[in-house]
Amino acid sequence: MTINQSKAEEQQRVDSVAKKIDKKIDRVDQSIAQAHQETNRIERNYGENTKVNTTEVDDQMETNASVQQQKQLVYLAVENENILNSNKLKLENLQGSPYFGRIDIVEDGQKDTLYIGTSTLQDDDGEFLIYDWRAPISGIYYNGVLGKVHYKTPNGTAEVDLQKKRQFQIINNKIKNMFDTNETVGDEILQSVLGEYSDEYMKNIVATIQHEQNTIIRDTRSDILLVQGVAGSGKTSAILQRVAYLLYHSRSTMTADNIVLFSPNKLFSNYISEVLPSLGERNMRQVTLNEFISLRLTGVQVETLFERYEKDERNLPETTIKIRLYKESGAFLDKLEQLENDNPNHTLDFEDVIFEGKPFFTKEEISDIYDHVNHAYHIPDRFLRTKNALIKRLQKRIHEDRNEDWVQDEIDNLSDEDFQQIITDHNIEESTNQREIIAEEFLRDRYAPIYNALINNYFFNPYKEYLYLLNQMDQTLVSDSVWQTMIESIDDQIETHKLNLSDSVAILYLRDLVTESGINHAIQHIFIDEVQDYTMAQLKYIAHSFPNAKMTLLGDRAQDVLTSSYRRNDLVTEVNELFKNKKTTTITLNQSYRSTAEITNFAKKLLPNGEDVKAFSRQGEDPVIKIFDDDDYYEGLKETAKKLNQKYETVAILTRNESQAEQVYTHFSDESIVTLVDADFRSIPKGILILPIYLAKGLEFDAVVAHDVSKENYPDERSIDVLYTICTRAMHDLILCVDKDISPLLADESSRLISEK
Ligand SMILES: Nc1ncnc2c1ncn2[C@@H]1O[C@H](COP(=O)(O)OP(=O)(O)OP(=O)(O)O)[C@@H](O)[C@H]1O
Repeated sequence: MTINQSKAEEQQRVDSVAKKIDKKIDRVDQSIAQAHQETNRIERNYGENTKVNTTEVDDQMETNASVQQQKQLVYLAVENENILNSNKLKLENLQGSPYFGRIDIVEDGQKDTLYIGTSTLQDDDGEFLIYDWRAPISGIYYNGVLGKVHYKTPNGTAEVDLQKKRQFQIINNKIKNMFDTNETVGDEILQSVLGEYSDEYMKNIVATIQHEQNTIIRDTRSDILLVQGVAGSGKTSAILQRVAYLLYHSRSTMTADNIVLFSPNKLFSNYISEVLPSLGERNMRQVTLNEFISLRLTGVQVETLFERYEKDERNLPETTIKIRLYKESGAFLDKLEQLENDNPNHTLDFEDVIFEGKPFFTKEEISDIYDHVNHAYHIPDRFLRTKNALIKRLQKRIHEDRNEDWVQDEIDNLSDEDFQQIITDHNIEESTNQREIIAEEFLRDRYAPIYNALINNYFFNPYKEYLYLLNQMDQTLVSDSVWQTMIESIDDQIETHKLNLSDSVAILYLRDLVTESGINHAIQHIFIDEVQDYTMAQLKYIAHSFPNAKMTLLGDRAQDVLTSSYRRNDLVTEVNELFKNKKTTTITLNQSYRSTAEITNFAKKLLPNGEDVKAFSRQGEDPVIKIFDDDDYYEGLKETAKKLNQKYETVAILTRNESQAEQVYTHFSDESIVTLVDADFRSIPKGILILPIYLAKGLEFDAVVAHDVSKENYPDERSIDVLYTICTRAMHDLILCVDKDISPLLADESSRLISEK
């Protein structure tokens, strides 16, 4: 059969499947309308006054049985609607491009042809028209070469003969491209996908997942999956398809709420937000490291990674580097823990519990309770016993105070309504001592802030405890006076409710250890993108906070923008050492997909060990170096960006830091197409963008202009990571502008790529 004949047949099939999808969407629309009516009817029945907020249905606890039952009905009706909506979303995702792959197999002598798309589709007879890309059998599409191949089923490994593997590019239900291939998903379709222009949103890559990416996506055995992947190798893509994969395979035990992604910045969250919905899944939770820390240290302003980077650029004395490196190691947290445990006679640093401006429990009283708990117990046990003793004392006070005159007076002064409210709220029955019970409930409400303070462990001062332990450390890193100055400076910061990043993690770890709090058992998977920005102490703390979570850590040691000024150790070695007691798998991705071969080959030459980076065979223009004089630099930069913007919708001018971005912006301020992007931006506008590189981490742009790659701005090898990361953000075009003297980092390239202005 000629390829044209088979293409015609395939097109017929696409047409027929497309019709079935449309029909199914019509049907699901009808069901949604019916279900919605049903939900409304049930909600109306639920009663005038008790109309529930349906999104909170399962949070609410009510004792009243009939209310409970009604709620259950509402919940089920809403649930039903959600399921129908999610089915509709999946069908809509298939519309226009129902599948992208086909495999012909022989299994147990039986021939079968399977089509693979973003979700399963069955016709009315139950026949599979499309297999979900995550189904076990679909794995061979990504992994297998023709011939005998294996795939995992719930009952073990199955063997099939893979006879054909076909890829499609279907747009608006028309087959644009169709190829038979032997090995992994072939280059032709990938070429065409990667040649497209960038979008505000990242796209899913399920049609073209590559072999090693597939290994990451489908790994279910590792506790720690560490990916060292060069720029543009698909790490972020792998995270998102992996989340979709895990959700599919653990449907009954895990939802998107059990997954947390640590993302590099707010822009990134928006950039990736469409991938999972395009695969019929909900987005997982997302948090930046700084949000995570700040949420846990309320009332304290913690320095952000970006703020610190800006400061580090100005000055970083050798002693600061030494201390910081130590504090950011896993060993430092171990040391804090060990010092705490080895000093059983030390009393933790407690705080007065203040109520209405006066101490209710004094620091001395709390310390006394703590000291009387058997010293042989573990610190967290002693802490818990102290806490329980305080709660008991509070209860005793409530019991004793109920007959106090002031309490009786307050009750006498209650309005009838408030009085009645206490009775209903606490279900107090009529009896002889009703008034005493009311008095106790009244006091319980009144003393609620004290109870909260106890429950939330506010009577423990982790900041002072941390300072105490720092004082106990017999360190040899720096002189005693430097160490003392460091302790004093933390003390000063604490006074003003500020903390630097490395201390904040240590304090959190210490607090959570002593109080046994801050642990989230519900999270099953943690993903950390740009893991090279994380310290081992931070990773240790995150692992400690989510004890049931498997971790997928993805990064690139060459894109260490934020800490390269002081960190020397190798990421892969450090992570493996930190998690040496866990089942760790390390995967290396060397193939870069984002940029044209010319850009990737240019960028890799900046790196000391860049030979490993493999460019993808997509051709484009060579990067260009433009040298300007002082006077015409900004004019030249501006013209360069504007010219690129005629060809591409988005052009990014990337700078080393914020102040440079601001400075560039002042030269553009007359232009409406230009946006200065800061850390609070949540989406990427079109036009010319100016932003510091750390905000562009993980993102990509059609064209990038690197600002001022001069000798002054990029003087030596400590700037390599920044420059490499800037260059690798470009998909199709890269221009480096230089003010006067060219950076030595570009020395090898300069003569060939310098353009006459
Ligand atoms: N298998 C693939 N098929 C199609 N496109 C791909 C594939 N793998 C990666 N890409 C594309 O390559 C680009 C880079 O991918 P991604 O952002 O996931 O890489 P990364 O490793 O996270 O990059 P970086 O570390 O530089 O931020 C994206 O446009 C992505 O869609």
